[in-house]
Amino acid sequence: MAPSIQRKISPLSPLQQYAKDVSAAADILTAFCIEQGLPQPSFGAQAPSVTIPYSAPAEVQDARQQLISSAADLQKLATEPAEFLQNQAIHYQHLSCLRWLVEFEIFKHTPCGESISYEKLANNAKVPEFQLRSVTRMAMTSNLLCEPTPGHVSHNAVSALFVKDWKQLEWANFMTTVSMPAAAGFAEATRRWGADDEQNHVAFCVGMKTEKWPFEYWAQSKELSDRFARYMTSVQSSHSTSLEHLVNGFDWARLGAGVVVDVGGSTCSSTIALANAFPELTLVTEDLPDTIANATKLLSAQPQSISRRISAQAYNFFTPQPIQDGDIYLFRMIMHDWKNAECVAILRNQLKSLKAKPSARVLIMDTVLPPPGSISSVEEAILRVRDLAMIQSFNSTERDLTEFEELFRESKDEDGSLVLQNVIRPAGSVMSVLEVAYERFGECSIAKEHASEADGLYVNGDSVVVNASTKVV
Ligand SMILES: C[S@@+](CC[C@H](N)C(=O)[O-])C[C@H]1O[C@@H](n2cnc3c(N)ncnc32)[C@H](O)[C@@H]1O
Repeated sequence: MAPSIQRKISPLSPLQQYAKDVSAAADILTAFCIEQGLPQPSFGAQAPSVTIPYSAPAEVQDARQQLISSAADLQKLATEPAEFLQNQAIHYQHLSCLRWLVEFEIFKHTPCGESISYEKLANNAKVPEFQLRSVTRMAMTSNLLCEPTPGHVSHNAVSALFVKDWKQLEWANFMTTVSMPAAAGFAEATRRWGADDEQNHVAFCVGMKTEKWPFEYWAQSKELSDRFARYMTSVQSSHSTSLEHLVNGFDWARLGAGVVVDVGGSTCSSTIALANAFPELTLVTEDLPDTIANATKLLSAQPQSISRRISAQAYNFFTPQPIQDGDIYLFRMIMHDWKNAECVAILRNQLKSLKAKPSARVLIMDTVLPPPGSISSVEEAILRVRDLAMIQSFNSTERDLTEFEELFRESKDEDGSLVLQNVIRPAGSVMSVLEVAYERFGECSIAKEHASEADGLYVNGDSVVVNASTKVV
């Protein structure tokens, strides 16, 4: 066979296929930006913090995800196995540079809209100039800060965010002073304690050099509990954990003038977001007393139209739920903090309320881990970061759907148990919303009725919806 014909019928090489996918996705994004009059994505200092809006049509969002994932795979494929470790060194140095830049407030000392010499910046920040130069130039290779003229530093779009948005800086600070040391202490924690049940036998304690387990650690003083609350607020500023996914991830309108109880709701961010979106709802935030004291203060700063519909009350979820007329008992980012036995105890404490009002539901919003390799490696890695963070802080893990269902089956009493009815992962969210009902033994499962209507995975708008008989998210 002539080589030219052979080439025509040969499948593309993996390198070519990934490159083709990248190119096709880049075409879609470029055309979208032209059509909408948006700037093209660029490394320019004036680039917006979000170029392709999260509200863009699903095919545009998909193209962006496809581009990120194919470009990452392409890079991995082109990198030789022998170069693997060399690249790992880049990762830890990028993070240590971020730590250094935050520690010495380099972002704040760098003026916005103009450049500054290394000498002046070093003087202002009171750091050795040669260290500043090395750290900054390394950070620039991760797209943080830039050097528009030799010897002068300036903000780029990424570093400018750390000045414009306190939440980004707070998150960077927490990541590099708490999450990073905890991750670094993981091997030592496993060597010392294995899967020991003690709450303070976790990597967090090794990394933070403390004998107090995380919640005890953050509750030690007002300063620390404020810091943790600020961190939670910062994390929620990321689109992937945005409260917008809570608002869009469930049919709240069907509750009408219903009552939503946000259990472990911290300082009312979720109830405030829901109160804004659904003016008929009445909401209660429950949490431990110190957090509720903070929540009450923050609530009083809300407009009356919101604050009058939200109450904050102290409740320990290891005791029976005191509210009996709730329509929804929401647990957002709670279950992943706890091992199965504790989750079962928390859920059992809600059963009396669910039995008192059979239409009431438990709503769990947490990461649902995908089967390995079933989604792009970049998306999967983002979910697995959350899984590891849970092990390192609480010796708990994120769960896959089978593990959640196991939890619900175990959360039973003498009359019935919890049954998963629906799972929705709103587009762009790292968490799914699981709707769970109490079902008396022998009763026909509503979940099974749903299963016959839509057998398996289907798409609801931009979100992946899975009925209870399906194991894919
Ligand atoms: C990871 S935060 C999640 C906060 C909130 N649900 C959200 O989505 O941002 C966990 C929350 O659980 C609360 N918590 C921990 N132990 C608790 C307990 N025994 N009873 C009630 N709340 C508790 C913490 O104070 C904290 O606000």
